[in-house]
Amino acid sequence: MGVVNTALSVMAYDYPIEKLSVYLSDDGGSKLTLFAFMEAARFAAHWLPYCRKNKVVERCPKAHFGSSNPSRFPETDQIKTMYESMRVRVENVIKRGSISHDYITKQGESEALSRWTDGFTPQNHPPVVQVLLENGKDKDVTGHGVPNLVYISREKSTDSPHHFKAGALNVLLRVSATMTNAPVILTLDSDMYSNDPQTPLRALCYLLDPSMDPKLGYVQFPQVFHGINKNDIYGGELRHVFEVHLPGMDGLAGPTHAGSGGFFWRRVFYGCPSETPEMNLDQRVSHSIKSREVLAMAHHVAGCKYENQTKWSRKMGFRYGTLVEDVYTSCLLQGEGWKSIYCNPKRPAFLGKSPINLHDFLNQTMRWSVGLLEVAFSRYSPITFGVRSISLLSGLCFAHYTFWAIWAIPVTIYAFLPQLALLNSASIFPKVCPSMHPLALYY
Ligand SMILES: O=c1ccn([C@@H]2O[C@H](COP(=O)(O)OP(=O)(O)O[C@H]3O[C@H](CO)[C@@H](O)[C@H](O)[C@H]3O)[C@@H](O)[C@H]2O)c(=O)[nH]1
Ligand SMILES: [Mn+2]
Repeated sequence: MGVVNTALSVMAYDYPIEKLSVYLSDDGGSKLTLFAFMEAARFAAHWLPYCRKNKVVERCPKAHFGSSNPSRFPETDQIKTMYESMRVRVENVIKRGSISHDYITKQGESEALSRWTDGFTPQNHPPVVQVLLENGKDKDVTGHGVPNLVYISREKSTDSPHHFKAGALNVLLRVSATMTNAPVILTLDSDMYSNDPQTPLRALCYLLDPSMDPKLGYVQFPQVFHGINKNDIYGGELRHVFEVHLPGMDGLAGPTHAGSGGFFWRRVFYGCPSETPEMNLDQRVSHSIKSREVLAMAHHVAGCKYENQTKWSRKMGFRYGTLVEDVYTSCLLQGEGWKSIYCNPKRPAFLGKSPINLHDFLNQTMRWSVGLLEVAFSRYSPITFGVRSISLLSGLCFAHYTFWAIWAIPVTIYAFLPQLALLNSASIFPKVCPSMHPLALYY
């Protein structure tokens, strides 16, 4: 249900509905996720007008109904009942692992779910692109339009590398280009949701400001986490990153992308600022996104062999070769001349989850450490390539991240050595004599 809430929170943005499209990438390739999104599409027809009419601030249904100080409007109980029955249906299906026939109400739905044949596994399956809501055709319960909602499960094959999240993001970039090709893209993780319906307008204030540097490529919002342990013993809030490092980088060429909460000009993924023409803001794809040719093209670009012998990942899209595609890609984008801006409004734009138990924390730390070291020792290491292509200071900022894992060595020594020295009555620091005052101050 988490990702359903993520999608609903951004579908309900205060933004012209005909310009808004939500693309969901399901790397697990599960028909249960598609089913959850069929339910979400039905619920959106009630949820979007409810939010619009009542100017709801919390547009993530779970946060809205679960708030300790919930706002109440005449329809609140009715919408809450609908949300709860959707939740129960989705959770029942997940518990059972199969979708009972009573839950399928539309003809197209069983057809879409029939794509999960016997040989369909998360590691080996054809691409699935399913349009769940189409702007201009589907309407909410008040007759008002709805944003496009598209489910994508890219093709997977055991003999083609999938490149983790970067691979998924590149498929999203291409499928959205064939269907709607909007000039601005927001990346959002499935464990985050929008906490402020005005966020796109905030980002556009920067992206469309004519006084801004034309090389401005993206606006990054911080990740703010909710539901963290009271004392945050694992440091999951990452305050040093979002309150110190990123504002600091903002004074240079701009912050790194944080994987989620970044509004990008689509053109940054097609080359350096001088190579890519300004986006035509009125650019629209004229065909229906459900038309046979558009769907055929969307399936084609979601194929796992599509990128072979193309510039994808080398010159285009998110870059492969590391588990931390966000730091790597943004370092290379800045190397191409793109700039970024940090936007940290008082009301967090996005709220997300961070590990709250040792197992998840170690898992994430391991993944980040390996990913960052992959960048640190790559051909495009910020310490060699970054300092030359961006600037000395920006390169060092990226290097600070990429060598992050190595900090574990001095920190561990510092955690144990003084105590061991005390227990053994050994002295580890030199005795201070008057001539060593500056050194003593340093210690
Ligand atoms: O093979 C993969 C792996 C992950 N994801 C998605 O990537 C997102 C982030 O994954 P998560 O498990 O939440 O990882 P975190 O460690 O919490 O992610 C942080 O670190 C990642 C690597 O730097 C960034 O991409 C994320 O945005 C950032 O929140 C989720 O939406 C996943 O669905 C994929 O689509 N395919
Ligand atoms: Mn996460």
